[in-house]
Amino acid sequence: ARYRPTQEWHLTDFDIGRPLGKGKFGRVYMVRTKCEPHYILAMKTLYKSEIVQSKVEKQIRREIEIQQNLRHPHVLRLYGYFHDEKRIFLMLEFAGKGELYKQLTKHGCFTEKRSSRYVDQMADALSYLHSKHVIHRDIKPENLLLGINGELKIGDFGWSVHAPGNRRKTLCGTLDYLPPEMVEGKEHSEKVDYWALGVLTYEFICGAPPFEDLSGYNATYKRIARVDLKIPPKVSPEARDLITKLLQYDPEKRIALSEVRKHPWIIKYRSKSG
Ligand SMILES: COc1ccc(C(=O)Nc2ccccc2)cc1NC(=O)CCSCc1cnc2[nH]ccc2c1
Repeated sequence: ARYRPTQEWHLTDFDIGRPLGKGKFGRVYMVRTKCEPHYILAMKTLYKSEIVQSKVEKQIRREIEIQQNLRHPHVLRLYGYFHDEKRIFLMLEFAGKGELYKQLTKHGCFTEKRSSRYVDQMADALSYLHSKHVIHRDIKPENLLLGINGELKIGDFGWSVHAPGNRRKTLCGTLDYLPPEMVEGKEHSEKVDYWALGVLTYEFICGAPPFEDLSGYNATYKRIARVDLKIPPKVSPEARDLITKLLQYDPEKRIALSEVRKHPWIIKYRSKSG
């Protein structure tokens, strides 16, 4: 049976805490329910005026529909939403250890053990999303959060679509994570997330994405289209093997997520507590 919120929420139900960040469409605050039990949430405020202007109201309705049915330990929850005359409020799970990219920036890069555990959790989350015919399409450190026990949570869904999609993604953001078939504007499938997982694995270990070319957009474009992959010697043979199997030009040749989770580099570091 569909989960039906037992009550309609309003802004007056919450104490507003510290700001958590500014998204493309609005602000996010840490909030707490006024009544017992005190739930801590992240409240994202979207301005209707901006949503209408950027013609994303259909997208956000579809997103909310999709996301209210998603439940997975490594996928940030959307508990519900409500609106007033000017704004839409998304009630999101609060990730206690914040944004993963801030940790990556602080440490420069992660150990192979930490990287391996994140990749395992990502593969688990992506398998779940794909089983619901959701392609994320925007896997990158900036969209990942960390729960209170350091567990990874895919945090943002600004661009997820129902498979198969080939709606042109406005290439406003970085190219670094896009696979050849997307930079070439071809039809793409959930295999785009396999490629992005390969880019993410490389970036966790090396501290920068594999096809980054600071001389600009076109240089990165060329390196992706040619799969111009140079893996530094510091990367272990097992990690190198997995990265190479994910960063395959032909989407059909990319290693399946179920195989990723059985790969020696993942098994080697899986926490004893399962
Ligand atoms: C399920 O998640 C989401 C679902 C939908 C949308 C969204 O905006 N959709 C959209 C908007 C407009 C047009 C079309 C679509 C965003 C998110 N998620 C986030 O925005 C993550 C960061 S906010 C949460 C959060 C939690 N925990 C933290 N801990 C520290 C910071 C922090 C920040």
